[in-house]
Amino acid sequence: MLDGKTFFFIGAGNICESMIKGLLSAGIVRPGEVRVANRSNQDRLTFLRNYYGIVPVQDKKAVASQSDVIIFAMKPQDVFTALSELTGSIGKNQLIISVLAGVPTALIEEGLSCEAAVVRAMPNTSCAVLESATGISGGRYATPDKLAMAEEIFRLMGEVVVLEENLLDAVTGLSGSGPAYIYYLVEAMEKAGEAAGIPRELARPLVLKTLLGATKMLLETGEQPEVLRQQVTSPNGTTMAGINELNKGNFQPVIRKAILRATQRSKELGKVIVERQVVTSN
Ligand SMILES: NC(=O)C1=CN([C@@H]2O[C@H](COP(=O)(O)OP(=O)(O)OC[C@H]3O[C@@H](n4cnc5c(N)ncnc54)[C@H](O)[C@@H]3O)[C@@H](O)[C@H]2O)C=CC1
Ligand SMILES: O=C(O)[C@@H]1CCC=N1
Repeated sequence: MLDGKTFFFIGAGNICESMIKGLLSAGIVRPGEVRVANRSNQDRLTFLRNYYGIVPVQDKKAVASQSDVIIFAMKPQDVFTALSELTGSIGKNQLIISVLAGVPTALIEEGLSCEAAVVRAMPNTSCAVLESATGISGGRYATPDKLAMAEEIFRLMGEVVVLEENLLDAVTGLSGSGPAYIYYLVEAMEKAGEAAGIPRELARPLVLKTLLGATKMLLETGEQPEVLRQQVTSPNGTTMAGINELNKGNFQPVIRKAILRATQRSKELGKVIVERQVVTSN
């Protein structure tokens, strides 16, 4: 389905690079089949060309009209400029993937005004190591084959779930932003290890292996996290003492608040963008 397909990234930032790494390491595309445009930072394009062999793009319209998969990877607030730059250059036979937080497919469909097959996706930067958690949802004109193509692209870069678009803000808050929560936890555990006397260079492998081991236990045993947690928690032992401190700090309510707030932020981003579209179209 993807053999020989050409990819055009509009936006050359963090998620773009993560996806380029993933696409290339999964063998989905060859470097010469990956085109990338940026707003103005040409040094960034030069770096991506020199490091990955991708093709930097200046003429977005021309390249968009010739690309099979066009990936919107700019910030949500920059979507209007990108849409205006592409007017008239995209047709129904192309797949448009938008990874923009909060931005509804309907807005992109209206901006392209060609019944474009738009799939909204929320991956994360773990695309780079083919371990992304991605949610996707097809827009009004996304035919089953186009949705299947988007699903295959993200399945080759990790786990993908197809769901209703109204859940993508929650996916953004949960797994789109999710890696950052984990990195934040690792930072805290390493610092705590240091406070307990473990040098940082030794704390790092201990923390990462603990994380990886717990993930593999969840994946390979199929047990509920509560069950696995109880297996670690000896009565009146060290783990219970630690969990009690986490409970004093409202650990689970705070995690819930963080994910629901990030979800709300995604909704806010989308609302602002849609309101701008209404204003500019009147
Ligand atoms: N960073 C992440 O982990 C994830 C980000 N996203 C979404 O991806 C989008 C980009 O996020 P990041 O990569 O983190 O941002 P970033 O700021 O690193 O990259 C955005 C890039 O888009 C470029 N750009 C802006 N307007 C443009 C235009 N009209 N034409 C071409 N390029 C243009 C900017 O110059 C910049 O290089 C956002 O909408 C974000 O919500 C989605 C999933 C994960
Ligand atoms: O922080 C953000 O807005 C983007 C969307 C999901 C991850 N990063």
